[in-house]
Amino acid sequence: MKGLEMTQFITSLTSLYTFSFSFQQRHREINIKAIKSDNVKIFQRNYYKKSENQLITNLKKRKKSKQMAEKTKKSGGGLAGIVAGDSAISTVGIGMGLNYRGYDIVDLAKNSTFEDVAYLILFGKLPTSKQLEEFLDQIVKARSLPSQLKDILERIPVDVHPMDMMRTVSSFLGLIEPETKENDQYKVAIRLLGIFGPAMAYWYHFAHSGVRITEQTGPKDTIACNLVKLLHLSQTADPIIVKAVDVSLILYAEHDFNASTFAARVTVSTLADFYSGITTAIGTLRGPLHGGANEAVMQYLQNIHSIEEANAFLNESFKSKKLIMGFGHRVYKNGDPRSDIIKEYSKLLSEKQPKYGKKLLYQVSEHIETRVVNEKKKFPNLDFYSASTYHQCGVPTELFTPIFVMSRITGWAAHIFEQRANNKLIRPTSNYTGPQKLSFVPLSQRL
Ligand SMILES: CC(=O)SCCNC(=O)CCNC(=O)[C@H](O)C(C)(C)COP(=O)(O)OP(=O)(O)OC[C@H]1O[C@@H](n2cnc3c(N)ncnc32)[C@H](O)[C@@H]1OP(=O)(O)O
Ligand SMILES: O=C([O-])CC(=O)C(=O)O
Repeated sequence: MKGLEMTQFITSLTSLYTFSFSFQQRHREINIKAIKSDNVKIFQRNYYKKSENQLITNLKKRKKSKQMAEKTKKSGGGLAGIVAGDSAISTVGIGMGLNYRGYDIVDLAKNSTFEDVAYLILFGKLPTSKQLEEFLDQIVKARSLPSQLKDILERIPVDVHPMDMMRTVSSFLGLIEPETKENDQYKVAIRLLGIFGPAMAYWYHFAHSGVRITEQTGPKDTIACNLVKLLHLSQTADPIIVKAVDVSLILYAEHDFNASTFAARVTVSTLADFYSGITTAIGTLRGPLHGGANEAVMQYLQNIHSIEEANAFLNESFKSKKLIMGFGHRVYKNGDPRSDIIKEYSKLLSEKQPKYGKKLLYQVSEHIETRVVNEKKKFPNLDFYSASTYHQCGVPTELFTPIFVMSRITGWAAHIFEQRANNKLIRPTSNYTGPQKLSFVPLSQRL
């Protein structure tokens, strides 16, 4: 190639390269733009999709709460049938029966003790024998009544309802032994588990006869045994009575989102302290539609002295559509699985307990059960046969519901732990049914 041709060749090569470079550059820019605009599109698409999803979710939520409001309305209110949250503590499950942490209540009542079950409910698994022994030691220590609490108990009059005294015990202990980092929720739970029985017995005996009891009985006495000895002011306790009380404590220990437990969860969901949760729960348990029913059952049973009187009571109740305490249940519409278990003990005591056993009381109870089931299709709940069981254990009627507290402290505590472990403020919404758009009336113009 000649010099000129060479120069032309290099020039055209250069321009080709420049063209190709600028083409590639341009192409890259176009690509970047395309990618950018694609991203924008993707972003926009995702954004709209997200807001669309959000909208759908919100609409679904709104539809669900509307359905729930309608369901609540249809079911007659009271949040009947409404699932209010998750819990791994017990099932009052339709079709699954009642179980605590996966163990059937029938097996627990047959093979366990209340301390065993309390440990299971509080800590999620059955204890080893060493753990159970240590747990009982802690409970025995927790029985000791501080002098300030004794002072308070001595000032509570004899004619108050013992549930108000129990509520005060929880509240007052919260003053003198508050929940702190050191005195944590587990320690407080065990303290209350240990102290409720002795505090109740201390108040009861002092208020009725001025006797100051010693809260400790034996160093290995279970809660049931300690309670029976304290109530009867005796060094010994009938094993049948102790067993009946022990089984009743197992049956009363836990029952998912019942009113008192739910109340405790609501209270601690505001980050309130443990004692506030328990004090709330005791107040909620007190009413006769819930825990107070065991006492209410005994109040009518004690006025019935024959099958004829039982019939007269039932005829009158059916006629006037009166609630028959100890029957019906929010969840169990075909029978409470705990009722058959406690009924066995009521029967056993009526046959075998020489001092407190009453054959007629059991017969009358069974007669009432048969008629209410056959004629009203309402089944006995745990409170119905607990009444005749406690009565035949020599427990004063007004202490029936406080004994429920001694047991349910385990369920309440476990629910407080569970609520706190994954807390969210419990605050539902109401369906507003009041007046709207009223014009304000100044005070001077109001009629
Ligand atoms: C450990 C515990 O807390 S267990 C419960 C202890 N409570 C009692 O024993 C109190 C007596 N029982 C009752 O009041 C109720 O059965 C409750 C509160 C336990 C459950 O209430 P709900 O679920 O609202 O009852 P449910 O919807 O099944 O009632 C349907 C109907 O049966 C009636 N009914 C329910 N229980 C009874 C009863 N024990 N005696 C007479 N009628 C009853 C209701 O009044 C209602 O009648 P209505 O339709 O004419 O208004
Ligand atoms: O679950 C309920 O509503 C009441 C009850 O039986 C319990 O608390 O033991």
